[in-house]
Amino acid sequence: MILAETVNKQFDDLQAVRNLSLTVRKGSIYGLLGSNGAGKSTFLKIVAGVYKPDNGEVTINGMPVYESPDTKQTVLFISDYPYFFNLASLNDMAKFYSGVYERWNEKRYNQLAKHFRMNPKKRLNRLSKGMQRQAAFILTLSAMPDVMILDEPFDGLDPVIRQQMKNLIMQDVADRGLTLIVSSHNLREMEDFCDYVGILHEGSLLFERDIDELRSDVHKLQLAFKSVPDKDQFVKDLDVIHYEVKGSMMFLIVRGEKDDILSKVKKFQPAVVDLLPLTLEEIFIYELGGAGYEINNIIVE
Ligand SMILES: Nc1ncnc2c1ncn2[C@@H]1O[C@H](COP(=O)(O)OP(=O)(O)OP(=O)(O)O)[C@@H](O)[C@H]1O
Repeated sequence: MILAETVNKQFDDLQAVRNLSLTVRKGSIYGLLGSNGAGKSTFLKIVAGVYKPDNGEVTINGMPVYESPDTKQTVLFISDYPYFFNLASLNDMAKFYSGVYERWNEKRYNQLAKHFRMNPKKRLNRLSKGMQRQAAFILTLSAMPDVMILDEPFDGLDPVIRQQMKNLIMQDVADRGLTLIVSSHNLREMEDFCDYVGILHEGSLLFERDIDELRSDVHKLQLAFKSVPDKDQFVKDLDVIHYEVKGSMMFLIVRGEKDDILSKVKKFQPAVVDLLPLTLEEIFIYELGGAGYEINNIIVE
């Protein structure tokens, strides 16, 4: 489990991370979303023990991370610019990792290097950006971590490799209880991958939700009426986020339990009732739109 408690980090007069508290449960994937400069990388570096917070604390499985070699044995970080030793090949880096990480799995390393068709003898800094990122994933997954901290990890990977990496990670989450915190500025990218999402804005956590709860809690309704009922009467017992009428059709976004919503709606005898799923993107727009926050840039890219 990752526990961050009122973490702050300032660079000169810029407060990059502001009173940030969050919990990532063991065996879950937490997506940290936010526009450029929101503070994601800074926060992840604090979680990974690269930066010391000015105040507040981060613990992983109850242990501090900063200057704690024991914790770092099982906590691996892939930064937005993966780092390799100068002139090193994948095999050179694997040799280094195998000496540092006690749980290094040589069999897994060989399988992954082969699967992703990496030339393990080629200098890593001569590989493309996407291939360097694949190399970072292969090394990290072969170190058999309990916790992975990933900063925009899928940037530069083609769609096939991207899905394969996600599947490999999700397999470790299911099989070994791997815990992840992942940053992205792309909500769509995180939708099918994360259990929780949090939106970071100017260093603070604006919004944090369990994705399944979010999905089961907000519904889109399309209703057709012979005669559209009075709005006040209709919405009185519903938690309506969005209401729109076009001719005999009514479009609604409603928060609440599905069967309860349907039974209340049916009292008005609609001719047609359609309850449709919402994308995460729609939920965020409706949930945060009213609050006036600029979230478009974390959706559109
Ligand atoms: N080492 C540093 N020294 C000074 N300022 C920094 C440093 N690292 C980050 N910052 C500043 O802190 C703020 C947050 O940066 P950070 O890299 O954490 O954002 P981010 O959400 O990861 O952004 P992006 O999506 O663009 O990667 C930015 O204004 C950035 O300029």
